[in-house]
Amino acid sequence: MKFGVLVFPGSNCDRDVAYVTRDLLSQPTRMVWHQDTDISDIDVVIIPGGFSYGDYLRCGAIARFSPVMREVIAHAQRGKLVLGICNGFQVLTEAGLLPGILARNQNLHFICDRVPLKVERNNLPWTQGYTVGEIITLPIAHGEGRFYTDKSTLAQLEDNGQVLFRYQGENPNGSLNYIAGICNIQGNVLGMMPHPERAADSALGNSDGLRLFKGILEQVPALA
Ligand SMILES: NC(=O)CC[C@H](N)C(=O)O
Repeated sequence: MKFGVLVFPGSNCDRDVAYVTRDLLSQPTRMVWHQDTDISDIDVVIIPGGFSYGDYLRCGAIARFSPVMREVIAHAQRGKLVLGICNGFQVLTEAGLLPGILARNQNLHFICDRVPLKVERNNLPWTQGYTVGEIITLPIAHGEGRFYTDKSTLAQLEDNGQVLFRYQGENPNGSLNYIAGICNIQGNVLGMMPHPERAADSALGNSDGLRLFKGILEQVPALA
């Protein structure tokens, strides 16, 4: 399975993601510069974390105009997999591939921590390596991670089972309903604030994130 890791000016988790897909999982992986307009060779697009365009305007607000994003939208519309991690999640909401916004953290501070998360659903490629209700631990590192949306969209997200990860115990950033990660209604696009790629190598003491990437490689369950 070939992974494409997008690189914007200011991305800083691109190599960490490639380390997981290429070095830990032995999958072909291409770094995709944001001006690239042909991603037809890619199976799974990953939009990594970082500070694309220095977070000017709003996190992800400028990156979503990069030429590659037209191709990412088409890729998603064909039902192919797209994962946005942290800044990548912000880019996906700005691009309209996922609903809602990521607003400034409630305490107005940049938060860098390791947090418990509850896995809400496991019948999608992203979470099939976990059990439903399992509590995992992943790192977070963001200034704008407070998931927010209008009431009816929030109700739809909950009713459709689009919330895949929820903060457990404390709500680190004030996200509505403790939301840490959501997918689109079809399930092929996932955005999450926590960083699975930073918890993928047992040398770092936690490999809860590796199971997410391994899940992608498994036989993909039928998407809605
Ligand atoms: N780690 C990240 O991707 C950070 C995302 C973004 N720059 C923020 O601070 O919210």
